[in-house]
Amino acid sequence: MMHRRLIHTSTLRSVLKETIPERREQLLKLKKFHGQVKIPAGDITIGSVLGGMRGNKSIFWQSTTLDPMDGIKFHGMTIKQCQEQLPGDANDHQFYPESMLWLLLTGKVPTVEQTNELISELNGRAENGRLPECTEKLLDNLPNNMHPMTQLAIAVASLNYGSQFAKGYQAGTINKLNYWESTLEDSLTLISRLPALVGKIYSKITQDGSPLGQFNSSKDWSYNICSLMGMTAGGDSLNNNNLSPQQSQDFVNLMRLYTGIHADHEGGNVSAHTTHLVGSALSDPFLSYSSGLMGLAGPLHGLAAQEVVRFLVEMNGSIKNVNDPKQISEYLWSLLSSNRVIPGYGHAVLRNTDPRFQAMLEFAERRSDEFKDDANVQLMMTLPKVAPAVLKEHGKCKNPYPNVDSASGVLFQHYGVTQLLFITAIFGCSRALGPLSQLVWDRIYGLPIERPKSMDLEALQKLV
Ligand SMILES: CC(=O)SCCNC(=O)CCNC(=O)[C@H](O)C(C)(C)COP(=O)(O)OP(=O)(O)OC[C@H]1O[C@@H](n2cnc3c(N)ncnc32)[C@H](O)[C@@H]1OP(=O)(O)O
Ligand SMILES: O=C([O-])CC(=O)C(=O)O
Repeated sequence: MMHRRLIHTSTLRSVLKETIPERREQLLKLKKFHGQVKIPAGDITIGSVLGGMRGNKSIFWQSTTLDPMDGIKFHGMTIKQCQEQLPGDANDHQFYPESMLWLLLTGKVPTVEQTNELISELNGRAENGRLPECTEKLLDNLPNNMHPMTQLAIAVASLNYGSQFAKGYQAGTINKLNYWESTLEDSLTLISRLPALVGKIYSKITQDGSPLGQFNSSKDWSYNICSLMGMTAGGDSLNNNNLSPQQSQDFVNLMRLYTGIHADHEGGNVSAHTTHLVGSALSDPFLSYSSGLMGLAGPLHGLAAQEVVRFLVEMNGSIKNVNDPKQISEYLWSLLSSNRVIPGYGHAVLRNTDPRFQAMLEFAERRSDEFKDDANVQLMMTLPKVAPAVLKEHGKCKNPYPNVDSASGVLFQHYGVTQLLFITAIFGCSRALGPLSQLVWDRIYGLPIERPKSMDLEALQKLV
């Protein structure tokens, strides 16, 4: 296995190494010769300083860009193009998140062989789903009912005990030119351990910590997330929800879809920006991403995924007909008039329906028989026909359309993920792929510590 790992590592590295010199030179030239060039529409106003820096173009991020109307592009590729071109489960046109990781890291579409190599590389690092002893013990000692995101962030931070980057930095055996190599090592290790981490956390909240499934090193990352959550049919897990073989395959493909498309959303979102910011102090990838997870755990960001399910379940309990727009509209108005947000709607950048929501919706539409009797899924599908008009009339939010969190939770719940608080932990697996890829590039480029200037009220007052 060790021999195979070395070969796999060099393949990913050789592709990266081919790209690095040209990219480094491009960045250095920009910095040296064009550092004074102003960025159009990047003016900083009092409004933006007081308004969450909305619209300020001030973060360098390579792998994804977000267009307000068209949504996310991964190295220029739309979700549909990724579904067409990235290797994955051919039966369901569903790419593996490992192919997405390759794309994010290298900027290139991997071949099937390269994707399989990365799958093996991650499986080798996962050590059959065994966690380092200190992390295992730490998780055992946390209360089972502590929020899964808190447990995940703590566990990820604890993995820094084995950080190659931190060790190399302490020992003085690495330098600015090769920081990226141990950052890559740590990032791949972190990603490889996520199925075991979330499997363990899920077992704690559902079964007092007793294992729900086993790691299968011949399978992909998403499959292992599902089986370690006890949710595959076919021998690798307890399959406590009695999923049929077809449902099990669909659930694994839902996991691949979800973890593939939530991987990155350019640099300004809270989880990505936090990872990037903390990493800029040369904190290792475990500490950096642990901080990102803590940001993801906020209800205006990733935690909205859990809030949406709660909201749909509550709405279902108080309206009589999930297909009646009038009843839905009245319910939404009651929520808005008590000054609550409609979770899963609105966005800081998007001004249109989130194409990630669309992709999740299409997953459900392709399986209409499976979902036809699920009132929560039906409500999720009806809501986009009602909520935008209500939000427009309400007149506050800039984007009245559904975002990615609108659909995911109820689909997971349908297959038996009934522990709503856990849903954001699955988001936490996915989001590792983008910000950690960027962290590798941050080190390749030798980006400096982030340190913007702050202003107090008096200083702002003087400007007017
Ligand atoms: C993976 C993700 O992070 S996707 C986002 C997940 N979050 C959610 O779904 C939570 C619900 N949505 C929201 O709270 C917001 O739309 C956010 C946080 C996503 C974006 O926030 P902003 O960029 O500040 O939105 P925007 O500029 O449109 O806000 C203007 C006003 O509309 C309100 N608003 C925005 N979205 C909504 C909503 N879904 N329901 C009700 N009111 C809303 C804001 O609270 C704000 O009110 P205020 O002026 O009283 O403070
Ligand atoms: O882009 C944002 O601000 C929030 C979001 O949708 C994400 O991070 O996936």
